[in-house]
Amino acid sequence: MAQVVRGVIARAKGAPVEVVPIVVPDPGPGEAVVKVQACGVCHTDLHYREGGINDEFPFLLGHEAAGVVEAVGEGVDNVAPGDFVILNWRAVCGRCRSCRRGRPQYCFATHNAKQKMTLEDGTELSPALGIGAFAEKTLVAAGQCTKVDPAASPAAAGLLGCGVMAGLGAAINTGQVSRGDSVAVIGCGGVGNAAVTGARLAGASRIIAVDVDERKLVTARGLGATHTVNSRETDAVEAIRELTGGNGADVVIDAVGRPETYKQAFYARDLAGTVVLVGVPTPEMTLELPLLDVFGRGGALKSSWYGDCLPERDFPMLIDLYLQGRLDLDAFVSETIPLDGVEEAFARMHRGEVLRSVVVL
Ligand SMILES: NC(=O)c1ccc[n+]([C@@H]2O[C@H](COP(=O)([O-])OP(=O)(O)OC[C@H]3O[C@@H](n4cnc5c(N)ncnc54)[C@H](O)[C@@H]3O)[C@@H](O)[C@H]2O)c1
Ligand SMILES: [Zn+2]
Ligand SMILES: [Zn+2]
Repeated sequence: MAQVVRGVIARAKGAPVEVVPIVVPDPGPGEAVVKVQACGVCHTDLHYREGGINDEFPFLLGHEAAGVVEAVGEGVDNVAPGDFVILNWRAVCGRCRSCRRGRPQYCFATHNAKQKMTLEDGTELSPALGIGAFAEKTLVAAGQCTKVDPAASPAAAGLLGCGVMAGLGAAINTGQVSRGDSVAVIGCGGVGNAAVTGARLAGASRIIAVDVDERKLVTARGLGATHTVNSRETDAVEAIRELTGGNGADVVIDAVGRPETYKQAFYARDLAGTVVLVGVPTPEMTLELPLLDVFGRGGALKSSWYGDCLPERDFPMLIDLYLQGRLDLDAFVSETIPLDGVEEAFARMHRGEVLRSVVVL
């Protein structure tokens, strides 16, 4: 029987979010209903609310979540009711060219749940990344559920569902940071500070955190940054070059996603270094670079979707590190809030006061 629960929606582009009753159908074939326990507020939710990267409304927000599987549909064998799971962005096919190459973020046949959650009047909802987890329960494709150790706190585990995984993976998977590398991270919000953490886990010798907000730099130091640069006061490119013997960093991660920060990343890297773009630009942004400078620098220019993660490999491994005290996920939880606190959490994020506000149910 379909059930009615509370969920957080944006009715139209730019409208403040509202908590409303939503209808969650029983899981169909290949689907699961998950009782959400925690869901972090990511900057991408704000992009969605503002209609910056999507145009389907009403929009059910929230996509950085952990919870317990309540029910599964026909043919589901990867999870069962009672399992503690982290939700991931994509149920991938596992068979296409991208999947076979180990790049499921680019799967040609990803899918969300086929059925739709709705408002009580039957209006279909667009759930963020097919997740829509600012809700007491949500319907997802079973392939979006990855079982992890239930000893982890839901607020911490949920962070691996988006921002923290995106940042950790930008350093470890996409940037391939190696022992002894110098790494610079531009923009140290939830995602950037996770990249700082990833660089530390990978054994980087120098980790240079760059932000315009001193508070974020203090957090970065606590997470393993060896140097910090306030780019409101200091030229970031010069500072990074100076801190890397004049060469530039081996890996520079742009966790802001604006033309000016990307240019800083481009020029602050070693000639053979790697730039990783993980911040999400808006459609009107364009980039101008002298083509000769692109030619003259041999390294790689990469973008990182979801930290190039493989959920079944990375989520349980990172939860293990967390439970062993080697990965401080709790440091990213600035506050826990109720479902009706999302709009205020957006304002706090906008003012730079939090790394992550996490809705806990
Ligand atoms: N690629 C992915 O898979 C992925 C996943 C999640 C989020 N994101 C994106 O990552 C970006 C960061 O997300 P977040 O949740 O960490 O956001 P956030 O708002 O918490 O952090 C952004 C940080 O950038 C800093 N900043 C802003 N302008 C700057 C500048 N010019 N120079 C240096 N620092 C600057 C801010 O002070 C803040 O600390 C967003 O664009 C988000 O959409 C990408
Ligand atoms: Zn996100
Ligand atoms: Zn595929």
